[in-house]
Amino acid sequence: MANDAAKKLAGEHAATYVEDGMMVGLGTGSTAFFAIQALGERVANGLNIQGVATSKDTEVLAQKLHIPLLALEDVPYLDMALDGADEVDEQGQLIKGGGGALLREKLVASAAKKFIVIVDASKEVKQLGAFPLPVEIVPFAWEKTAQKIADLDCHPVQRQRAGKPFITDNGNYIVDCHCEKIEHPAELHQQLKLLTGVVETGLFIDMASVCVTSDGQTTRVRDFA
Ligand SMILES: O=C(CO)[C@H](O)[C@H](O)COP(=O)(O)O
Repeated sequence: MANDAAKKLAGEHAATYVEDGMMVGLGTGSTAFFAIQALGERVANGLNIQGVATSKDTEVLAQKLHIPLLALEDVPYLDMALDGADEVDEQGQLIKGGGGALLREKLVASAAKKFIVIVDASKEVKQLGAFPLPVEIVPFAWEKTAQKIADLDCHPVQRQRAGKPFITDNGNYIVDCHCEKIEHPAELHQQLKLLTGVVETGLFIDMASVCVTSDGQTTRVRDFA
């Protein structure tokens, strides 16, 4: 993959923020993968951390790397969470959920004192919305919920995998909303959240503390806290 070098560099840089004794949220996706792998190497060399996984896939990866895992409900807070994103704008607002893990990712990031976002340079945008916004909805009467989302001019398309509805780790569906341009991300998030049937949106508003971006050669750190 063309962006793998950038994802690796950003992921490895993000992993250096983690200190001994921390409880760390472990993100989902191909960029978070590199951060988790770097953490696994540090754990093998004696780093003492405990992780909270944001998806079943990440749980399997962390177990393979011998990173001790906790359940989110068993910790009062997390020191830090590391995760990728699908888009990051200039204010640090995010679209997430391309991998379908947005609900757990948001729960984990909300519990963290510091949320480190890790992206390759292609994810930096002036305005959110070119990437279809994932919205997690309950399967019951999902078409009704999708219609209400469509009424907000959000153009939802049910996510499919192998010709069947994609099912999240929480047993829900995802609709990907082809907004093209999201002028007011916070307002859109609120409007969507008010719809019965919507579980969570992939808009992560005012959550990122730091964004680590790489183009494969260099790394840029932006502070949003
Ligand atoms: O939100 C996510 C998963 O739900 C991912 O963080 C996001 O889709 C970015 O993934 P990748 O690093 O593979 O491009």
